[in-house]
Amino acid sequence: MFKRLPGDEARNLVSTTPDTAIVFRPAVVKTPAIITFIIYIWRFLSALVRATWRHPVAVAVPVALGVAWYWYGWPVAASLSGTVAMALASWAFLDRPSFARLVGYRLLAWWRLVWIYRRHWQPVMIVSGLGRHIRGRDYLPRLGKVTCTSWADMVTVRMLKGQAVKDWADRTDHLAHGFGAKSCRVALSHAGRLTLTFPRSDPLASPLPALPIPDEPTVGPVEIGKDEDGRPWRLKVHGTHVLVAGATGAGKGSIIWSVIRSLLPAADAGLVELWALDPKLMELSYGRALFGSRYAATPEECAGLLDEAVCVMQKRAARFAGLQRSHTPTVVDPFVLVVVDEVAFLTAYQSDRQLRQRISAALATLTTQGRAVGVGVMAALQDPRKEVMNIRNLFPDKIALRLDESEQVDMVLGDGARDRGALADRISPVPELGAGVGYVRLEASPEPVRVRAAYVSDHDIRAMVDAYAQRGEAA
Ligand SMILES: Nc1ncnc2c1ncn2[C@@H]1O[C@H](COP(=O)(O)OP(=O)(O)OP(=O)(O)O)[C@@H](O)[C@H]1O
Repeated sequence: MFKRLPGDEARNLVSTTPDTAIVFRPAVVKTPAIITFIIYIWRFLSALVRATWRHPVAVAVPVALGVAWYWYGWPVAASLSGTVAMALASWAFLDRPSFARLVGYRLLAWWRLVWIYRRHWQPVMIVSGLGRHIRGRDYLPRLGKVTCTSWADMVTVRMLKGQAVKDWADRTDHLAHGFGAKSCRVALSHAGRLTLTFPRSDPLASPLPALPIPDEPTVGPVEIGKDEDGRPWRLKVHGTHVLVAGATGAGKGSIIWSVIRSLLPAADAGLVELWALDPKLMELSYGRALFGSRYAATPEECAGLLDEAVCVMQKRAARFAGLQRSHTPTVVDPFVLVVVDEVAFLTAYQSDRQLRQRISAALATLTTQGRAVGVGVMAALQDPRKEVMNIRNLFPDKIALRLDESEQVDMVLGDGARDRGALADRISPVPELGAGVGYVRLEASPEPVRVRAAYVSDHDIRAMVDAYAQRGEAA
C-alpha cells in the first residue's frame, strides 16, 4: 500500500484533467496580435540601435557595401570590399599588434560570443545547475560581453539574483568543459557580476631564460618573470615577506635566484644586504660568494644568523621609533633580505627542540615586525601544512608553485584561492612545461595571478658570482 500524503485529496479535487470531479480551468487572456507585433518591432529596433551604438564600424561596413551595391551595382561593391580586405591584410602584415588589438581580437571576440558562448550558454547553464528550468521557463544568468586577449577569453556574466560567487567557483570544471576550454577562472568584477576567464592557449608553456641584471640599482618590485598576460612579473620584496611553496622540482630555486639576480646592483651599491640560510646545502651554496659572511648552512649557524637579523631589526626599530614609520633603503640602513631555502628543515624537521624553538621565534619576530624597518624574509618550502610551517600566515605575499594535492593550494594562498582558479596542483610536473610556473596571491589583491619565473641556470649563477662577488671583495 502506498502511504497517502497530505493534500492528495485536494489534488484530485482541483484538477485540469477532464476525468475528475471538479475541473479547474485557468483563465486564458488572449493578447491581441497587434500588441505582439508592436513588441517584436520594438525589440528589433532596440537591438538595431544597441548594435549600432556598440559596434559602429561592424555595422557601418556592411551598410556601406549594401548602399554601394544598390546605387552603383555589384562590381563597385565587390571592388570596394576587395580594397577594404587588402587594406586590412596590409595593416595586419605591417603592424600586427595594433591590428590584433583594434580589429583581430574584436572580431575573434564577436565570433566566439556567437559561436561558442551564446550557442552553448543555455545547455551549459542548465546542466551545470547555474540556470534553472522551472515550469517550462528558463532562468539563466545573463551572458555579457566577450573580450579576447592573446591567450584567453574574458566573459562577463550577470549572476541570477540570489547566486553567490562560490556557486560559480564550484562549477569551474563544468564551465571549462562546456565551453571547450582547459580551465576556467572566476573573478568578481562588480556586485552581481563576474568575469570568467577561459584560456585558449598557455603563454607560459615554454621556459624563460634568466632576465638581464638591471642596469640601475633597484629595490622596488623586481622583475623576475612573466605573467599570463605577457607582462613582466614584478615581485615586491622590500616592505613585505614572501613565502614560496612548491613540491620538489617545482622551481623554487628559479624564484629565489631571479630575485637575488635583480637585487645584485642594489647590493653592489650598498642598498641591499642578502643573507642566505641554506640548510639543504644545495641551492644557495652555489652562489655562496655572493653572500659573504651572511651565509649559514648548519642549524646552529642558521639560528645565529636569524638572531643577528632580529638584532639588526630591533636596533633599527629603536632608532626609528617616533621618527619614521617606513623604511627607505640607504647605505647606512640597507634593506636586509633574509633568504631561507627549505625553511621546514629549520622549523619542523629539526630534531633539537631548543634550536627549533629559537629559529621559529626568530622567524616569527622578523615576519611580524621586520618589514617596516627594512628587514624582509623570503622563505621556500615544500610542504605547506601547518604542522610543518605554523607561521605561514605571517607572510603577506605568497606564491604557490606546483603542489601535490589540491588542499595545499588554499593552505598556501589562503581560503578560496583554488576556487578562484589557482590550480597549482594541476601544473605540469614536466620541468619544461611547469617548472617555475605558479600562482601569486598578494596581500593587496585576493585574485591569484598565474606567472612563470625566469630560469637562472648554474651558468648564470657562476657569471653572477664572477661579476659581483669580485666587486664586493674589491670594494
Ligand atoms: N623557471 C624555470 N623554468 C624552466 N625550468 C625550470 C625552472 N626552474 C627550474 N627548472 C627546471 O626544474 C628543475 C628543478 O628545479 P629546482 O631544483 O629549482 O626545483 P626546486 O623547487 O628548488 O626543487 P627542490 O625542492 O627539490 O630543490 C631544474 O633542474 C630545472 O631543470
